[in-house]
Amino acid sequence: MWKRATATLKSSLSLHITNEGSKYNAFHCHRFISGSPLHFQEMNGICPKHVDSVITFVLGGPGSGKGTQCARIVETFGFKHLSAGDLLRKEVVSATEYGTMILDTIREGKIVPSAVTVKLILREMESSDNHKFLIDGFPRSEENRIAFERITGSEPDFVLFFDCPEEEMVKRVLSRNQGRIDDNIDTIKKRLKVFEALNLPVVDHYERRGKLHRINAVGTEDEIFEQVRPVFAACEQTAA
Ligand SMILES: Nc1ncnc2c1ncn2[C@@H]1O[C@H](COP(=O)(O)OP(=O)(O)OP(=O)(O)O)[C@@H](O)[C@H]1O
Ligand SMILES: O=c1ccn([C@@H]2O[C@H](COP(=O)(O)O)[C@@H](O)[C@H]2O)c(=O)[nH]1
Ligand SMILES: [Mg+2]
Repeated sequence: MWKRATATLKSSLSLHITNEGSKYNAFHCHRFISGSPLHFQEMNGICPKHVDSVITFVLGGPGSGKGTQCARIVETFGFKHLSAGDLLRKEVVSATEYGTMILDTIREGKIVPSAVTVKLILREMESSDNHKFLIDGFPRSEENRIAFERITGSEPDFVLFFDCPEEEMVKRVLSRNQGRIDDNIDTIKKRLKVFEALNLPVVDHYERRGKLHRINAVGTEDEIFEQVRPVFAACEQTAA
């Protein structure tokens, strides 16, 4: 039985939305996602059924292997995998009101406003009966992290960081072949810069909080999973 650290800081919401240098701002976001209203007043906490859920953030640069390892964790430990990038791409494909803004942001390798991404993540969590979540590729910045923690009133139980050299990440992304609009050398360079400037401070934050598990992301998928497995096995035991 898994048990999540109790939610901590419930707070009333006054979200400051920025888009890390993009032309999109709060005005563009304070509207609707997938046809339902996005009222910040409603985003005032994690839904009651998930207060005791396990939340794991999965971080790492583009192509470091987050999605690949998440699939293994799902298979072995029964987590629900929520890839923030996949949720955003779904909005693009569904051509929702945010679709164009998200597409432009992804194409530029920038970061979608926190309010949008957090809302999509929470919606998926709410519609799931699972109580163990892998949130892959989020938070992308300190601003994302603070927004998530403020809105949900909780912190992740632990954080995986796939540590991978740039050359290896570039090689993997360029041979991924999934038709992603951002898998080209120009966008990869931008994503790597954003990763270093905005994502690494999040990694540092969780390291200071004692929540970070650094995984050497070089090696075969099996070798990497053998580093990941004990992290989840230990948590499963602790909670038993
Ligand atoms: N250990 C590995 N060795 C070699 N290739 C790998 C390894 N792990 C994953 N890959 C391949 O690298 C590519 C990127 O992997 P994956 O999609 O899991 O990365 P990611 O971290 O989710 O990337 P992004 O942040 O861009 O979504 C995929 O084609 C995947 O098959
Ligand atoms: O929290 C997030 C996650 C992703 N993005 C944007 O999507 C792309 C692709 O994300 P992947 O995790 O690599 O699938 C990313 O470069 C960002 O532009 C985001 O804005 N916020
Ligand atoms: Mg991925």
